[in-house]
Amino acid sequence: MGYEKVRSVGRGAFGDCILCRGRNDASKVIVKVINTHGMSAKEENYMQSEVNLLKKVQHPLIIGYIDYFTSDNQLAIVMQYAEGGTLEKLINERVIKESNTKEHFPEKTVLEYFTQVQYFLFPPNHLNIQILVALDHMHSKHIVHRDLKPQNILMNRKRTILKLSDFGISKELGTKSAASTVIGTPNYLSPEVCESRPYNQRSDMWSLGCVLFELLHLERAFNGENLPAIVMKITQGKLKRMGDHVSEEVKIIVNKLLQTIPTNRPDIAELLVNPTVLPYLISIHCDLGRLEPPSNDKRKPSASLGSRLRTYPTQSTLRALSSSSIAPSTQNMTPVQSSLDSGFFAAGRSTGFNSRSQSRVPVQTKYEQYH
Ligand SMILES: Nc1ncnc2c1ncn2[C@@H]1O[C@H](COP(=O)(O)OP(=O)(O)OP(=O)(O)O)[C@@H](O)[C@H]1O
Repeated sequence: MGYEKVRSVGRGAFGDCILCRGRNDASKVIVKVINTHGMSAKEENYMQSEVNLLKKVQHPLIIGYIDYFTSDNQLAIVMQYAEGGTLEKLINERVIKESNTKEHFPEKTVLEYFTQVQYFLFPPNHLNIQILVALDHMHSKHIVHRDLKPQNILMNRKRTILKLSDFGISKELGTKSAASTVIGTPNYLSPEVCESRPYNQRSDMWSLGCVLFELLHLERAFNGENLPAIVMKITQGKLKRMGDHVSEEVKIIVNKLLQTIPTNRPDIAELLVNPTVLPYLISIHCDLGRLEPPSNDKRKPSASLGSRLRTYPTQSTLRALSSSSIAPSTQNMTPVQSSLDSGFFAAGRSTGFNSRSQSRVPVQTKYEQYH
């Protein structure tokens, strides 16, 4: 393998994440080493074909897969390095432990992050044909992320851009690998997933609500001493009281996302045209076109991606979105001045594992068949 180990940056349910440097060009990448012991040859091949597919997904808001290698009972996936660490670490840093005080993010920053999370979970179909093909393929195989949590949301060095990791493989790992008996964080699971009921995109909306709550309050929406206590709170929808620093509009969004009955939650189309959220979405459309490709991306940059994004008319986006019956008038809306910028993954350091208590639950309960 053309990489040498720099240091370990974290450990997940499926294996270790190691920061490596290219032997020839010193570019930094993350190598995620997954134990495939217990997988059949067919399952291993399937995993590899999924990684091959994910290599083709190029999106400024999704951690790109670069390559993979196999050796005895191990699959090593090489992916882009997110130098800013995880969103979880960023949240933890705002909690001043000594004085037990919290330095809340400005609501504008929260909404910027939140809109990025929505955007990469449900990218508008017209954005990039290459992604469209890959995502369509993934969705047709019923592979969606479904493990949204601050640990899976990584950041660039300047911590202005969020990137979703673990897209696609988590479901396969969750059901197929020997690691499926290993554990994951239950706090972001929807009531239906906790109760092993059918799972759909509205369950991702729940997790999105948990992330939004946590960004606003710097604490988890549903927490408890142990697993049963957490699950009880989730299934009963016992949400903590929201702080006075949160605006009424944003409180309404959080409450809608965290409805225990899935059909009572907004779907993504509804959320994206919410008058509080829409201006941030417009900014993302404008800003993504200005992003540079990651410097450590070994793949050939898609020549057309940048130009397509740059020239994409925001008005068509608005037209597409406003076809929804609840679309608000966009005439008086201006894009929010955004802090998105380039400087992707250029230097800096990554994080280790999070400092807060990790309540863990068997992974297979997290991954239900997508309906
Ligand atoms: N691309 C990356 N760039 C920088 N750090 C990363 C990257 N991928 C993972 N890490 C670090 O490694 C840690 C472990 O990541 P991993 O994806 O294996 O597990 P997880 O998402 O934290 O948990 P789980 O396995 O339960 O989903 C992360 O919390 C993060 O700190």
